[in-house]
Amino acid sequence: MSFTENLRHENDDLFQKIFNHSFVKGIGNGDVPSEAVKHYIKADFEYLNSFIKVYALAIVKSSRRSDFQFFNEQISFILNDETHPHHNFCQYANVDYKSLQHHPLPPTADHYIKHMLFHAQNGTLAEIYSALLPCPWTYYEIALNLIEHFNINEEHPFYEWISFYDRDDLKDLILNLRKRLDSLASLANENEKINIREAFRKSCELELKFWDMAYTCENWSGSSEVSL
Ligand SMILES: Cc1ncc(CO)c(N)n1
Repeated sequence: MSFTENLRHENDDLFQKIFNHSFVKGIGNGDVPSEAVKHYIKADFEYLNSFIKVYALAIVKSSRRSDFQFFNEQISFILNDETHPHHNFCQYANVDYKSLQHHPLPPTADHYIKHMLFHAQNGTLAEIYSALLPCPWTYYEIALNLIEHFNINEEHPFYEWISFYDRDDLKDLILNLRKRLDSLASLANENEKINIREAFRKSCELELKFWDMAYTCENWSGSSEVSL
């Protein structure tokens, strides 16, 4: 089993919990409370902004043009393409996308971006790959899972969202990230391997909690005026 196959295997409990989460199943059923959808987009818009910064920090830790190219493409993907699933959610919740941008992050999303930025700033390139890999990997598998268990056709309210994440270039991205991580992990010492596995597991855990945060409209207990 490759290093990343093993990561997927040892975190299968969290992947299954994600597939069974009420928000995710609600996407399959075409029925999620609008407030939860809005809460999700507010947090995810800012989450993806931080994801861009993680890629930027990965560029700082890289030295090959091919790596610069790779991260640059991923940044463009977030900026230009990953707005589509948000637009689908906005249409469903009947809300203007702009009104959901630049909101302070709820605690779980705040935790998640700080976890990724921590590894991006303090960790090796392998640690960065493993902290960010659950993001595309869980979404790709969510889409596969929904297609397998629900009747998804063009009339489905989340058809655009599901087909966006069920795409070959996302599968290629995951394979590419895995190949890079497998090769770096083969050179890592035991200590670094522990950090890599921990970064991956925490990101899976925070992916699960992110759905929960949106579903329960999680917020800070105190003032909501905390700025970004
Ligand atoms: C929290 C989160 N994880 C993964 C993705 C997929 O890119 C996303 N948009 N948001």
